[in-house]
Amino acid sequence: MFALKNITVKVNGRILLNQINLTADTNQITGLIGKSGSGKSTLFRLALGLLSPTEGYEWSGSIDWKGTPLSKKQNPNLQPVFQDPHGSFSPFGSMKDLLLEPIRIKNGYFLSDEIKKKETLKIESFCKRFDLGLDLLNKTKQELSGGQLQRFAILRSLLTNPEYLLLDEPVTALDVLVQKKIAEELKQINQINRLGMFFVSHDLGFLSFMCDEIYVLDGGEIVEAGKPKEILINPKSGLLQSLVAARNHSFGGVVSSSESSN
Ligand SMILES: Nc1ncnc2c1ncn2[C@@H]1O[C@H](COP(=O)(O)OP(=O)(O)OP(=O)(O)O)[C@@H](O)[C@H]1O
Repeated sequence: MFALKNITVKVNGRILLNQINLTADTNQITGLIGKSGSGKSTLFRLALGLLSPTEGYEWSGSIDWKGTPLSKKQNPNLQPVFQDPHGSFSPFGSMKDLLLEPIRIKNGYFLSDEIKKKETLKIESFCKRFDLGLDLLNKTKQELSGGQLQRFAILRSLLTNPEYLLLDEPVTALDVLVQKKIAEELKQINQINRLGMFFVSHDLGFLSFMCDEIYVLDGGEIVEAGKPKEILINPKSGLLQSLVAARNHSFGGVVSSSESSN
């Protein structure tokens, strides 16, 4: 289990997150939905150990990973994909070099021809799955669109064989058709490799397509949680009721496997 227990976050005395309790199965897909300013990114950064006291943040509670409390500074088991793909890549070097960088670091800054060949094949196979032309691998980040970069950010997170993925609004920058393709590929990766994922998003359609379980965050508090099918049919919180009423998204009309099977 990936669990947040009694998490309260304050910045300069103001409460941003209040008594958050959340439990995610490490093999499943869990979502956190909330409107802008509800505290989603704060919770995402907290889970990654990125809320620094030097920036005025103080927090209490604990984050457990498979029964063990995680350090407040670094959570190496959790592989992040950030909302801003431009900030995720260096402006120097080709995409292929940038994608190989974490593998290079993992191998003590040396890549044998054999490893390089193996990793390149892996990169190329993910490129095909994510609708990224192989010619893009030779381009720099400045030559790519936001949507292409976002897909490369997701691809890079998968290359390091992570134990768990944390993704903040991963498909927001993508057009509707690409969104659907990436969502389906990630779902397949979850089902085949049992790779657990935690999605933060404001898109109810995307989360109900992807997730086994959804938590609803409103004003820094969890106001509701459950399987998509259950909470969408009978939303209890005012926020989810209004989100369901306003449901207007790229997955409209599509019944997801989680919605249909949970
Ligand atoms: N360092 C800070 N100082 C003051 N307020 C902060 C700080 N960090 C976050 N906040 C406030 O906390 C609240 C939650 O912010 P957060 O970025 O987590 O929301 P969000 O749900 O991710 O929003 P969005 O969907 O727009 O990205 C906001 O009101 C924000 O202004």
